[in-house]
Amino acid sequence: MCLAIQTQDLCRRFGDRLVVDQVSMRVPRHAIYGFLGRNGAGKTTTLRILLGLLRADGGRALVDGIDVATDRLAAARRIGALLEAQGFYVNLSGEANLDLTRRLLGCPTREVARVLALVELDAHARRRVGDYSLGMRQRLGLARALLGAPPVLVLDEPTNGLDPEGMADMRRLLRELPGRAGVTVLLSSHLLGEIEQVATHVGILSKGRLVMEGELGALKASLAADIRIEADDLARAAGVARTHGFEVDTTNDALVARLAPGADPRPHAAALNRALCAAGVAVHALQPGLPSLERLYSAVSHAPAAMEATP
Ligand SMILES: Nc1ncnc2c1ncn2[C@@H]1O[C@H](COP(=O)(O)OP(=O)(O)OP(=O)(O)O)[C@@H](O)[C@H]1O
Repeated sequence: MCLAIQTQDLCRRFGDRLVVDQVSMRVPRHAIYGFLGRNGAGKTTTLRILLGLLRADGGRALVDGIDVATDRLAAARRIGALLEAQGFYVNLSGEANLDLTRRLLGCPTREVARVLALVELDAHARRRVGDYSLGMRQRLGLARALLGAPPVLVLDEPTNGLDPEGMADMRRLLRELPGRAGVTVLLSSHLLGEIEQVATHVGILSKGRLVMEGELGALKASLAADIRIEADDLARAAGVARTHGFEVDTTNDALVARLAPGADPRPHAAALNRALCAAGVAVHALQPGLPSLERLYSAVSHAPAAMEATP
């Protein structure tokens, strides 16, 4: 199967620092792939290599099956990007701004209307970009990335700085893009909650290395749920939980009962609650914790980032 994006042992140095270290990523077609990592983990560098803006020092990067190093222009035609700097002419309309890029790309005139409709800006096409909200500008950036119908989109922090409503709009648009525009989306972000709501797949970079990758649902299913208990006497509560076959950890203010991967925490929480109450423990709170992207992320990215590890 031809992947939308594939890298093999991709490496990039800055001076003697290896900031992308043998990264082999696989982004299936029509995925929304959340690309995660701490500041300095190497995400932007990887994206810039994929976009043909930076040369790799080793390995390969393929976009829609095309090698970025050996066929840069053909690869560039298959990938659209929304990066941090938008660079719109604020005195021109959204439509006029898009038309400038359309001409550079040599696309037909109707492309502008197509992408404006995809990001739901058609009603505001003739307004000055200077009068757009930040959310509308981000959507215009997304429209520009969609010009020429590239099969792959790379978006760097697309919800950065947006208000909750703008974030919700962008999330919805992103979720719908693979179905409506037939694209694959590579989404770089620090916001785990945002990624969790839109991504079908994730890849996590730590110190330049890809430390986890896969389908988000399957990765989360591999994690165990737990139950967090607050009670008047944690030592006694721990004893009761152990007697009932739970493995427990105690923190300063709570007890955490660990469950086997795949176990539904709800019946276990009910059983534990009954046992604690029967033993006379006063339970103040009992909270089942479901596997989350945040827990996946913290399981693999505790190590300090490359930048911080280098003197
Ligand atoms: N042009 C450059 N010259 C030297 N070092 C660079 C250059 N670009 C990036 N770096 C360094 O490479 C490392 C990885 O940077 P990169 O921007 O790829 O990380 P990132 O994961 O995108 O971080 P952030 O989330 O903060 O954008 C950092 O230590 C950064 O300082």
